[in-house]
Amino acid sequence: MTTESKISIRHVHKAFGIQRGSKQLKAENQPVYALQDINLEVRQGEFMVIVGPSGCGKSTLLDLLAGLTKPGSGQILLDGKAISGPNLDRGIVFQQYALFPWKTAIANVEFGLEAKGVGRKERRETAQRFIDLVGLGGFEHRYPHELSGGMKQRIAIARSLAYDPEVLLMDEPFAALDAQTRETLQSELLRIWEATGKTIIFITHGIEEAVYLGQRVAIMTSRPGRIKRVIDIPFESRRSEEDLRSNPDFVKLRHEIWELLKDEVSRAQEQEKSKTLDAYAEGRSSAKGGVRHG
Ligand SMILES: Nc1ncnc2c1ncn2[C@@H]1O[C@H](COP(=O)(O)OP(=O)(O)OP(=O)(O)O)[C@@H](O)[C@H]1O
Repeated sequence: MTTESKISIRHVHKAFGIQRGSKQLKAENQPVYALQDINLEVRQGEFMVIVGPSGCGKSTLLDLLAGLTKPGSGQILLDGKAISGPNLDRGIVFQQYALFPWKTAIANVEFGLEAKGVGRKERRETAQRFIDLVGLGGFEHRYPHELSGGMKQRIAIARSLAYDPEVLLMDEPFAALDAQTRETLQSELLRIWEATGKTIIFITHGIEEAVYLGQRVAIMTSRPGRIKRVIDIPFESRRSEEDLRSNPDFVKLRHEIWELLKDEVSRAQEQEKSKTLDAYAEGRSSAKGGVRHG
């Protein structure tokens, strides 16, 4: 099993030192145990979704996979080799589009290719191919401010795919989009995944999004985040004409995941309450702990 794994997460723990901005509460000056003994094997070409309540460590896990931070203990292997830092073998798509506002769509997509040392002509051709793949042919010379949120996220996906990463890491990429755009991009992402065969690790709060996209869904506990259960989503094709979301099996799986998550969400909300003073002090929203049910 392990030899087939594209990514192996083995006994990963991660704690943070003193939490930022926490002056008032003594308890807040303790280390934050974000992840505890995370174990997960992701197969080559698999679409793996990770779902969990706010603050359970999903982004922390993604940062570790990206090589932006290191585990306190444990190992993360890509093709059997320990991840030692960020690398173009992993593409990342964040919730915020992170496009360069002064570059056109195509120049944004070309950016990673430049870093890889690809020549100008090939860069342009490859960028155009990926802009076409994400359905934005004709918009390549627009600037980010001339594009909708959904279009910007398509460009961000094209940019990540253009330098041909082994793995695509996606941290709530559609969370900032309206419901209709989100659904469109979900089915577009499945089409792109089928066309490219990439291994995808996708983080979300949304149970419906998780069931719709994932071949497997890993459910995390509240902090310290652990993998509570990994559920198989056995739909052959998610892009059939039939509305998968109203399929009784879909509804059943959504319910099953909610049953596993609801206690974790309550616990996360309790944890959030104890952080409320800090949240106000920093002017952040306190509406956390939630999982999008629909
Ligand atoms: N650099 C840091 N220093 C201190 N604590 C941190 C740091 N980064 C994250 N944390 C804490 O670690 C825990 C996990 O955070 P993380 O952002 O990974 O959760 P999450 O599941 O992605 O949350 P959300 O769904 O709200 O984005 C939280 O309690 C958070 O406050």
